Parts: sequence; C-alpha cells; structure tokens
Amino acid sequence: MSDYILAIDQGTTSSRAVIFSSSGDIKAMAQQEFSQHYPHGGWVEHDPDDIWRSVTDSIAAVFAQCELSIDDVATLGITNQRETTLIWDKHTGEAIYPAIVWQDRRTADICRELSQDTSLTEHVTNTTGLLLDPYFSATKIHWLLENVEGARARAEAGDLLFGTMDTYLIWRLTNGQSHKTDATNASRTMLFDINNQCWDKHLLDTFNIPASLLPEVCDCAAEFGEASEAILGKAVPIQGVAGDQQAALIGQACFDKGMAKSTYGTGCFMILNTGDTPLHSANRLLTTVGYRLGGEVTYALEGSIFMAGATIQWLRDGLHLIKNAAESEELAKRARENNGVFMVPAFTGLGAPYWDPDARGAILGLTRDTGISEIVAAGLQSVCYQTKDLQKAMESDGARPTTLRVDGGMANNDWVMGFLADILGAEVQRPEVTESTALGAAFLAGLQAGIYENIEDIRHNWREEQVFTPRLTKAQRDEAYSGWQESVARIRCKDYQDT
Ligand SMILES: Nc1ncnc2c1ncn2[C@@H]1O[C@H](COP(=O)(O)OP(=O)(O)O)[C@@H](O)[C@H]1O
Ligand SMILES: O=P(O)(O)OC[C@H](O)CO
Repeated sequence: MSDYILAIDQGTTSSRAVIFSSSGDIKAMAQQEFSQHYPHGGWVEHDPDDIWRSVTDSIAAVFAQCELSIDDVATLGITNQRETTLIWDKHTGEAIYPAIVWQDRRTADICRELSQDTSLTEHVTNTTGLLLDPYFSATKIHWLLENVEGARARAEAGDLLFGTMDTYLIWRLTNGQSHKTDATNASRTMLFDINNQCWDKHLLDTFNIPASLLPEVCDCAAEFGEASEAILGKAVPIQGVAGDQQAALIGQACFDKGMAKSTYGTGCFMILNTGDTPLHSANRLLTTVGYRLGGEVTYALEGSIFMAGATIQWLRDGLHLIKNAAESEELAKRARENNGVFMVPAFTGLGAPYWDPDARGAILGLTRDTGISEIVAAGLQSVCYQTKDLQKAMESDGARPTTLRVDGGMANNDWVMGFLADILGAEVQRPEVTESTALGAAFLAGLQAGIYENIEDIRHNWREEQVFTPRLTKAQRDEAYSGWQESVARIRCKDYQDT
C-alpha cells in the first residue's frame, strides 16, 4: 500500500516539498526560493505565480531526487507562511494585486487610527486573541478593497475570493474546486472568532469586508479537496492544513497543555499549548488556535521574535565577522565568559512582549578587550534572552512551559541550545527531524488518511535527538538575565516604555 505523505511547506522566502514515510522519516526534500518585492518602505509583496511555481517546481524536484513516485503518495499536507493576504477573481483565477506579506506595514496608520477606539481593540483581543496590528490579514484585505481599482464592486458582486497561502494553493491544486482554509490560518486573519470558531460579523463590518470573500474553515485534518491529476500526475487528497508555526507545534508532538515549541529560523516563534480554553495574555502575547481536530479546539499562546537567525545573517553579511552561520558556534566557544557584552537586535523594533516598533538595535558593554568572539556570542545569546522574555511573559500569564522543543536552522547550533537551557533554567529538547513544520502538515494529512489512528500514534513518531540541560546556578542565571533587561531598557523608545 502507498503510505508516503507529501508535505508542502510554503514559507516566506522559499517553498519546500518533503516526502515523509509513515514513521515520520524524511525520504526526500526539495526547496526553491522566490523573489521578495519591496515597492515602498515598509511594504513587502509576493507574486502569487512565483509562489505557485516554487511549489510545483519543488514537487517535481523532490520526486526527481528519490526512487519514489507520486503513485507512492497516499495524501498531501500543506503548511504555510501565515497572514499573507491574496485576493483573486474566482472566474479567471487572476490575482487582483500581489500577495501582501505578513511583514508589510502599509496599514499601520489605519491600525493606529482604529486603536483609538478602545471598545474595538477590546473586541479584537477578546474575539480573535490578537492585537490590532498590520501583521494580520484584516487590514490588508481592507486596503486591497479600498485601493485596487474596481475591487470593491467586484467583491460585492461576489466575484472575488480571499485566501492566505494555504487557501490559494488548495484552490489552484484543485483547479478552483475548493475554497477552504483551516482554523489555525483563520485565527490569524483578525476576522475569526476563536471562541465560537466562525467569522465575526462585527469585524467584517468594521473592515467593510463582504463575507462572500472568505473561505470555509475546516479542522486541521479534514477533506480540503483533491489535488488534480493534471498537476501532480495522480489525484491526491489534500487532508492536512495548518499555519507553519502551529504545524511545528504538531510536528513537535506538543499535544499536552504546558508543552511548547520554539522555531529558530529568520525570526523565532514560540508557541505554548494552553489546552481547551483560550488564555488571554496580560503581557501582549497572542492567543491563537493551536490546532482543531474533530471539532475540538486546542488553544495556544504565541510570542514572536523578529530577529533570530537574521541576527546571524547580519553578523555574516553586515559586519562580515563570520563566513557562514555555523562558524558562529566556534567563535562563541572562544568568547570570554561573563564578558558583559549584550546585543539587542532591535533592527526592526522589538516584538513580543514589548511590541516597540521604534526601538533600535545596540551592542552594549564594550571594553578594550571585546573582540569578534564576544560580539558573535552576544548576537547568539540575544536570541536566548528573547526566548527568556517570552518564557517569563508566559509564566506571568499563569502558563509555565513544562517542556520546550526546538527546531529551525539555528537549533542546529549546540552552543546556542546549551546557553538557552542555561538561561531558561529548563531542559531544551531537540528532535531528530528538525523540519517540524512540514512534519506537522504530514502528520495531519496522515491522521485524516487513516495512516495514524490518533494523536498518540503521532506522539510515538516524535524522536528526541539531544536534550540540553541547564548548567548555571540560579544566581548566575539571574545575573546574566538582569544584564539583558538593563540593556533592553536602555534602547526602548520612550513612547512605548510603559508597555
Ligand atoms: N549553526 C547555526 N548557528 C546559528 N544560526 C544558524 C545556524 N544555521 C542556520 N542558522 C540561521 O538559521 C536561519 C535559517 O533557518 P531556517 O529554519 O532555514 O529559516 P527560514 O525557514 O526562516 O528561512 C538563518 O537565518 C541562519 O542564519
Ligand atoms: O514563513 P516563516 O517561517 O518565516 O513564518 C512566517 C510566520 O508564519 C508569520 O506569522
């Protein structure tokens, strides 16, 4: 019987196709980058045709690399960059405008203006679990309908469809037969009521968005449609969908309340499973749908850090201190201990829990004997300190992470993972398969296809590669962390200091 699972991971800078065996081993993987477009300061766009090509090329490449063919594939899972917004014509399939990427800040003024209305900000937080911010899809859809010529009339006539990248790929893979999303992606639009699992009429009215634009919201393991034979060479059911950070939660088998995962790619996203009731944060963390299976919602708290691996890219490409990311590990090992150097990588402001868009980066504590090693080590440590900020915020919301599982490119750095365990004062678990995002999509598709009977089956397929345990005493940890806190306080923008 064919029981291989094909997962598509449609990310912000590249798309990947991965073939997994039913035990969660990677059989083959192919990746293709696509162009980023920055038409104005703060704007970020993707061409949907580039995205589509990167996906279909990756699928072709993954089969070219191994002895398997599409006939060996039982089911297809999709995971994707979240929030990125596209509107297209349902008759022609033509996009009315490029995709507006989650990082795009063009609607900052709209958000600032609407934020004056505290009843609206409270409604947003209580209903969607989010903050009124350009990050999410709602104001991007509003902008498209207001600014693309003829868009509003076409939307009102029912001719247009909205989707995040999962929805767009489902729609194209099924030749326009299916307009669906899953509850995790819906929960990032700022239009979805996470308590009642439906689109929220008040928010649709506020942003003046016709409901006909919106996809049907399904469980994460569900029948999303059949990917066409003309595209794949065989009709394959699409049976698993989740936004990439939630997919990583599933790929890391964080199925119990208290389990958390942190993905260290360009940025870092830490997600904590908070069980069956949404926990609203007093520390500006996001409340979101972790996953929805069989109609049952598991909620999560999420903290996002903008600069994780990107800090290492800056050390490489901006300062030319290292030739490649892996070299950072050797240099950091040579740094003097307790050297007092801190780097706050607020290149684009600070994310959770500060949400300070105007803070800017700094390296503090330099002395005559500070060298490249100390600066590189401080760059790596900044990612750990920021994770500590999130851990602290979660704890103060009454949700202490009991287990932390890590993945993403930077999780391969043993020195960073060791320091992370030290500064958190907690174990850090690294799995054998660090492609957790794609693995999560594969697990979901396998669940719906009957390859796995239940989530316990999935849990058994998660395998630990290494555990990092804390070596610092509490006093040493507190001292190091207070140095970080002082450094952050010195670079915060005074307008946001009270947040
Ligand atoms: N050994 C390493 N040490 C530190 N950072 C690393 C290491 N390997 C990769 N990275 C960082 O991880 C990032 C790539 O991780 P990846 O998960 O592929 O990111 P994304 O999916 O966001 O593109 C890069 O920013 C890179 O600088
Ligand atoms: O595509 P990534 O891995 O950068 O993830 C993007 C996030 O989903 C944005 O919320």
